[in-house]
Amino acid sequence: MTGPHPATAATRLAVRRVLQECSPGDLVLAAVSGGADSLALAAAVAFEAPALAVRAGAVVVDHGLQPGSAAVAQRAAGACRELGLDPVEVVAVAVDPAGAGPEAAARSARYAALDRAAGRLGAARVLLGHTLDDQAEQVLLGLTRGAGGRSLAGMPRVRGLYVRPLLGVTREQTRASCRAEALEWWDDPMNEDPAYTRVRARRALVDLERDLGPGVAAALARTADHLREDADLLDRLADEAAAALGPGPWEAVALLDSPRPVRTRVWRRLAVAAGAPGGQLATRHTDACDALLTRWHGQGPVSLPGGLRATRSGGRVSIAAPPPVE
Ligand SMILES: Nc1ncnc2c1ncn2[C@@H]1O[C@H](COP(=O)(O)OP(=O)(O)OP(=O)(O)O)[C@@H](O)[C@H]1O
Repeated sequence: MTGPHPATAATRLAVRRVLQECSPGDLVLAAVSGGADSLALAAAVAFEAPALAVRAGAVVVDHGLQPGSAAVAQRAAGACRELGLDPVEVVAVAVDPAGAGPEAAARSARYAALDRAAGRLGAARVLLGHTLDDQAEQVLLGLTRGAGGRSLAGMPRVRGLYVRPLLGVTREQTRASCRAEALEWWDDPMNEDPAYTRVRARRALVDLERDLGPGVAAALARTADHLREDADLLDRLADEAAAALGPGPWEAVALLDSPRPVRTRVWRRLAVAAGAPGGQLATRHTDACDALLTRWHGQGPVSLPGGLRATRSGGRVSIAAPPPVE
């Protein structure tokens, strides 16, 4: 008897490692879009869960962004049911494209829907199908933003309920696994639309692999693993330093006690605690705040997102909204 296709074996092994961390009777949900990655994930979950007495289901989110999206969602759900997953739910969401853009709006609607489904069904884990290639693209985008170590640390394997078992499995492998298991996946046309930064990063990575040699994607994904440990340590030190500072204003010398990689993170924490939206705080903001300590020459306040200002007065710095104009 022959064993499974090597790509299927790799996918199943990656999933087994996650399921082994669950207790018998736990419910694990695969988040399935119908694409090759999440379908291969669903198949591996369906295969591995029974031996570990873990219950396995799936949630398909219908973003309603394209004509026919409901049919795509139903087809993905049908495939999950055929694999033996139970429960399988399709959840329709309303995506508000105003503001952060359609990609970000779809993502936040999706995670909100997955959160609700997990709560309603009492799931212990929600598994996402991000692959090594997704991780490499994330790192490449982080590099092009020049936003520092945390942005190069990529996606974490575990965050709260969410687990990404396939970060060590390539997109080529998930496709090979689907083909070997005769699973028909759906290719999202948005994944080919160069209007999206993510799609352009994917193409750039193909060029890099061709020009610099194979293994670039794997190296970028490895970079994320290394840097995540470093970033986690610095974040922990910054949490401690910010907690020790207490409420502002703060003595400049107290902030200068921390080395710069910790200090810029402390600035971020102080700004967020004062009400700055974290997603809008960029390196240039924290750098400008830090200059109030390291290159102090009487400069004016630093404008921060959320209508805040970081100010130095004498030996002390503070972050607050400017006083209303009379
Ligand atoms: N419509 C959907 N329904 C359920 N799960 C989905 C859906 N779309 C994506 N997912 C989950 O998210 C994973 C990543 O999908 P994709 O790469 O398309 O999203 P992304 O927007 O890049 O990811 P992220 O949400 O982390 O930013 C999929 O493998 C799947 O597990």
